Amino acid sequence: MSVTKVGVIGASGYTGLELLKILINHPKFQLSYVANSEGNTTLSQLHHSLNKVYECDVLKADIDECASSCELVFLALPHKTAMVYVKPLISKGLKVVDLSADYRLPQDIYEQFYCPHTDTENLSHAVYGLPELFRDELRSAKLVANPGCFPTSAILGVLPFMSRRVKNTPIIVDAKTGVSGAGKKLSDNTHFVNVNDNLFAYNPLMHRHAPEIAQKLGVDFDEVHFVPHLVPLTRGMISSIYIQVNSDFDAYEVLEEFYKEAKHVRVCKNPVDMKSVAGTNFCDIYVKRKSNMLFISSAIDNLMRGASSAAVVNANLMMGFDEDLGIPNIAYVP
Ligand SMILES: NC(=O)C1=CN([C@@H]2O[C@H](COP(=O)(O)OP(=O)(O)OC[C@H]3O[C@@H](n4cnc5c(N)ncnc54)[C@H](OP(=O)(O)O)[C@@H]3O)[C@@H](O)[C@H]2O)C=CC1
Ligand SMILES: CC(=O)N[C@@H](CCC(=O)OP(=O)(O)O)C(=O)O
Repeated sequence: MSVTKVGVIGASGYTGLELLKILINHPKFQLSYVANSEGNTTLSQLHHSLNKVYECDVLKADIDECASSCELVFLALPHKTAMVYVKPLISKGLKVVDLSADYRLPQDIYEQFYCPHTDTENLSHAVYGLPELFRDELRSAKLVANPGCFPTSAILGVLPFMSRRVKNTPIIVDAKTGVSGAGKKLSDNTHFVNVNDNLFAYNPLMHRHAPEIAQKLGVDFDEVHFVPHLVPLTRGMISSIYIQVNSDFDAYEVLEEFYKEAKHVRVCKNPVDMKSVAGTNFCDIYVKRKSNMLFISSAIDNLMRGASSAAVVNANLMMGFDEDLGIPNIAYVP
């Protein structure tokens, strides 16, 4: 059986580790290049959890070595760093799935919320990696901009109801995330003592994921009111979404009809929870209507559907494989 050689740059990070775990077991992707910023180590030294599971060298990231070792590469790198790698990798003919925010937004919006963009050429053809919106485009993409975790949970929740929403009314997204969403670097907010037994909002209404949600839903930034909260959990994310709708309809039926073919969205009859999606690519969605107010609850694993398993689904589509191939679907329950 022919295999596709793939690489992971950013293998020492949280999403990098999740990518490795999926790729080690993937039937058609062969892990052929594994790198971080310093290299000079092995996988088992880097991630003790992979000891006696899979071993390989971890190299200092290098464009030429990466290009000669694989056909497709996953970049699990910080914003701004990712585009420094994308530019030469694409010019050497590699396919790239970028987990950062560098290719998710038009240049003007990106520069308003992040930093100056240094690779506008590739920005123009990058495809936003949400199959529920762009499945056909993803099949022929050379560069995929993997969505942010909060936008994934919010967009999948709201999308089925966009045609029934009262125009120009607020889309309120009240979201909770586990701490792994912040990556492995230390910060005051993610310090154990600040997170443990605690709960707080951060960047209310001005978080960089608000424009991503607005742009992909095709609404104005001012219509999206997004407030993320940090909760004392390692992984998981729930978005509680409130929108006003105008016509009389059965919200559950709308959701079921919209996602009847979706492999990685589950429509739920009871309010969703984080644990039931932990370690999987599922997005679980619940909806409840009271008069013209709709409450939508959408749960994902931030490291999986919000990052790494979504990235492998996108790579499957780019390579013409079944999008479900090698994707974990049994949650870490209990
Ligand atoms: N965590 C999450 O839930 C989600 C994260 N993302 C995005 O995915 C990307 C990765 O996130 P995450 O895994 O959490 O981040 P981490 O901070 O956990 O890991 C970052 C990785 O990038 C590597 N790295 C940093 N700079 C360089 C460089 N110049 N050259 C090579 N490697 C470098 C680090 O290597 P080293 O160890 O050597 O420093 C490390 O492996 C980010 O853009 C993030 O925003 C997207 C959705 C969800
Ligand atoms: C807890 C926490 O800090 N979460 C991150 C979001 C997760 C993420 O990394 O998303 P991007 O891919 O867009 O960077 C944040 O709020 O910025």
